[in-house]
Amino acid sequence: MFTGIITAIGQIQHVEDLGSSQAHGKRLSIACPPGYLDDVVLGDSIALNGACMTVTALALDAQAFVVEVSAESLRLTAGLDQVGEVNLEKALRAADRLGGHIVSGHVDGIGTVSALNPVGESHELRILAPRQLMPYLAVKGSVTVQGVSLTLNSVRDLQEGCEFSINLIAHTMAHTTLKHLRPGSAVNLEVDLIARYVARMLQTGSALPTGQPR
Ligand SMILES: Cc1cc2nc3c(=O)[nH]c(=O)nc-3n(C[C@H](O)[C@H](O)[C@H](O)CO)c2cc1C
Ligand SMILES: Nc1c(NC[C@H](O)[C@H](O)[C@H](O)CO)[nH]c(=O)[nH]c1=O
Repeated sequence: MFTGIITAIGQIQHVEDLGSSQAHGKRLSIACPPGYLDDVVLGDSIALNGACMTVTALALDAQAFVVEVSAESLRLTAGLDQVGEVNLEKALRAADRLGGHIVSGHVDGIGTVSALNPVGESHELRILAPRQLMPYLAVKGSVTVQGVSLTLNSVRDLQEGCEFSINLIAHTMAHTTLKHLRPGSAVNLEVDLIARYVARMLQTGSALPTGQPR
């Protein structure tokens, strides 16, 4: 589990095919700031732009780690097949502060940036999400964009999807890769876990566990 508070920016330095066909995934090597990997061991979970990955190797100088991204994960995510900066978050410890919201590290869909404009000392980020995520996006609810926990300020249901806006403060711009977004950029989205369960209960018409008297 994660919380969507990005603690470092890494750099995907090498992308290597795991096999010769599209059915195979990729091996990525990610360079990290000094000290970031000091408490990381093989098998740990680290989210890359919101997608949870398993550490399969650590560099001898403890400045880089390796993950293997399956073809399925590549199909369901954006940007994990190319070199460049990535938002990093290590999995939560039980005693950690839950500064953002509860995040699983499973990317639910890929959105497209429609605008990123300065507004006062902040920026307004607008994203078009796929239609299937519409029920889970609500004003003042939570969403992760590239692994960053954010609050929705507006939501518009459109024919082509669900467009939502976010107010990005200067701190978030400075400490995440969101500053690199442009209209047309593809972004990993994870919807709120609570919204997912509420939608499921409404869909099945049941809010009570099986066997409980109504
Ligand atoms: C704890 C955990 C570890 C994961 N490790 C990997 C991994 O090493 N490689 C991978 O391709 N997908 C992995 N996934 C799945 C990946 O995050 C998922 O396919 C994308 O987020 C798309 O939903 C993992 C997911 C979780 C929850
Ligand atoms: N909820 C919003 C945040 N939250 C803080 C970021 O998640 C955090 O700054 C980032 O993960 C780096 O550690 N930031 C915003 O700009 N807008 C929000 O609505």
